[in-house]
Amino acid sequence: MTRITDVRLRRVLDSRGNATVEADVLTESGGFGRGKAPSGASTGEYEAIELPANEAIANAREEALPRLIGEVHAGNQRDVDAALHAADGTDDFSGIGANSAVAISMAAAKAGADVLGAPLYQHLGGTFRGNEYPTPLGNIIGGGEHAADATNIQEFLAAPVGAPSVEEAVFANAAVHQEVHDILADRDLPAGKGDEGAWAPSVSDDEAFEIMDEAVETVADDFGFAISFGLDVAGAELYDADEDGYVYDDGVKSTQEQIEYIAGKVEEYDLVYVEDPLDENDYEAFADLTAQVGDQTLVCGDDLFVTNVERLQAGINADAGNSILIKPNQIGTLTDAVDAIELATANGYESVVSHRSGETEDTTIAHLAVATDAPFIKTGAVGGERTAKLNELIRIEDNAV
Ligand SMILES: O=C(O)[C@@H](CO)OP(=O)(O)O
Ligand SMILES: [Mg+2]
Repeated sequence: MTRITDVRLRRVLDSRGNATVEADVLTESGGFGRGKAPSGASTGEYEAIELPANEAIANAREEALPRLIGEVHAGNQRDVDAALHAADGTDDFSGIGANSAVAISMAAAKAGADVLGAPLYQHLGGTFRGNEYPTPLGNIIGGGEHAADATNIQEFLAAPVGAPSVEEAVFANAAVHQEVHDILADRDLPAGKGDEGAWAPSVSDDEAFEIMDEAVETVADDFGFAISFGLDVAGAELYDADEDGYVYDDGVKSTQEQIEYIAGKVEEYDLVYVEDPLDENDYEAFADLTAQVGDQTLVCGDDLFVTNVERLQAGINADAGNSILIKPNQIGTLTDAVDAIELATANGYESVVSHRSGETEDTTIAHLAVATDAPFIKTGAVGGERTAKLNELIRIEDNAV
């Protein structure tokens, strides 16, 4: 029933206005699924390779389609993704492009769910999964590679940890976003938005910490539940090997100083989440910081692990971090992403399913987070391509998908 009968690929726009890959998968019994690849700006050195959309489409048409059409069942995700790997023939998807691979992988999953008549999260997670909902981490203030002339730290993320439902959590994050707008206006600080819809004011990181702290407290009082916050430092973007340190507007921090700086902020602001606090090659520094603050906060590897089981295993062996960011396009297929989540879970690491800074209206990651019982999802706070996922989570919780 789910045998693939056609795969159609096209170029569509992403949220930055760049071309990305959209895939349609059709099956024998009329099943249909559509997936779109997101795209990163602060990409990790070890990520799977995204090709220019045209090239990725041409290569996938030539290499992948003959291995999929008539050959593989969309309902069997591992077969679909194995065919994509075989068609690619490299270990980083530089053959057909991780953008073609992930779009097809997600489209096939949706086609499989369509034939079954089941919601995608249930198809991916099985009938016994999907009763836990992730807490959304909402990007409120940001800079780094996502906005010019703003904070050095890439993302200040609201974390409504006390919310009684996904719906309340999503609205709380939007309220924090609005509250920060009001605080900025009171301080006469004009601010545009960065790539993910976070405010990108020209303030120091210290001022951003203060503003976040004030905003989450105000909204927590209004909503009546706890709201904390966290960071994506995107440490690899700050680290400069020539300087042998982390380059901030106000000076360079050595690795040891960076560890102390982040540990200090975890204490001062009770941060519940710190992503990529250190460089993507420095397992040892991750391990040092995790030993210091790992019992009070999630120390999450994004560019460090790149959703890759080998890099995660190296982290587990070194006690580096206690959490992994999961981005399907970083590794190329849903199978690889789920393998990373399962390895993480088996070793006591928490999974945080994530969007990219360049996004589309695709909602697969909302389903993946619910399917795998991920405790957190990072998918912005406002903006159409972000609310696509947040609203889908509300629908999943409401049994309306
Ligand atoms: O660093 C990150 O975690 C992501 C998403 O927020 O950014 P990008 O997609 O640019 O890598
Ligand atoms: Mg990151």
